[in-house]
Amino acid sequence: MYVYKCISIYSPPSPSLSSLSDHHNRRLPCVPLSESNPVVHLRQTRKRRGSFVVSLSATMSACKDQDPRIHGIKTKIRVVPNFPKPGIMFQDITTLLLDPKAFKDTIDLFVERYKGKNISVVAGIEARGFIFGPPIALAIGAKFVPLRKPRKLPGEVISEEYILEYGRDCLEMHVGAVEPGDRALVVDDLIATGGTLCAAMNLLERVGAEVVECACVIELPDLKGRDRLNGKPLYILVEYH
Ligand SMILES: O=P(O)(O)OC[C@H]1O[C@H](OP(=O)(O)OP(=O)(O)O)[C@H](O)[C@@H]1O
Ligand SMILES: Nc1ncnc2[nH]cnc12
Repeated sequence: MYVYKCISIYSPPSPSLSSLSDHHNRRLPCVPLSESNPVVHLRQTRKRRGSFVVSLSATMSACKDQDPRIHGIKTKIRVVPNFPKPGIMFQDITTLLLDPKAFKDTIDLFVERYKGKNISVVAGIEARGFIFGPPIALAIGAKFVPLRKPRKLPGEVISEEYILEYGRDCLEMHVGAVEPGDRALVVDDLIATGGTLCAAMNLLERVGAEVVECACVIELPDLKGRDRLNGKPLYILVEYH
């Protein structure tokens, strides 16, 4: 498994302390920006809603056998502080999509892992799982099934609620799209607390599919989302601490 380690730091106006939160406003550990942490280089690129968009170029503590494509992927993911709410460090994959090589490398890495594994369905989670899931499904010869937010699918659905830090959300899947015995891969852009992937796996297992693995481009390991996957394997390309 290729795991890419990186330290992501947002330096607020005071450069002495750095703060990091996830999308749902959960605070991640602070990392001091100092001489003793020389691997992090911050570059202020432009102002946005009273905060700074910071281009993060962190030296990677990469595994020796890491695939060289991972580095290119990592550098194309933009981190946007304070989006969509103050304190959130948003991992923006739209900048990865602007680079055809990095986008293709991302898809290729997943395809190389799942080709020949007899996966019959790729389940993509709204919204960003719809970007990565379909090309993987086409390349490995599997059907693609969208798992959508409530009231978006026109046919009969089954639903699975899940808990976010502030409130609840829900995923739905068309009845009949996945059948007993299907071997499923769940695809999303990012795992934070793991609630979304957990709900997706529940939907698939309720209709008798076997979830083979979950695959995400990015993991926020400090939020321990893996612990909510009931031991199901998770494959990721890039970690943000
Ligand atoms: O591991 P979790 O804590 O459940 O969070 C991960 C989810 O959060 C993001 O989606 P979001 O909820 O922002 O929905 P969106 O893609 O429709 O904007 C992301 O794309 C994952 O689906
Ligand atoms: N920090 C983050 N960036 C993008 N999507 C997210 N989903 C949950 N946390 C997120």
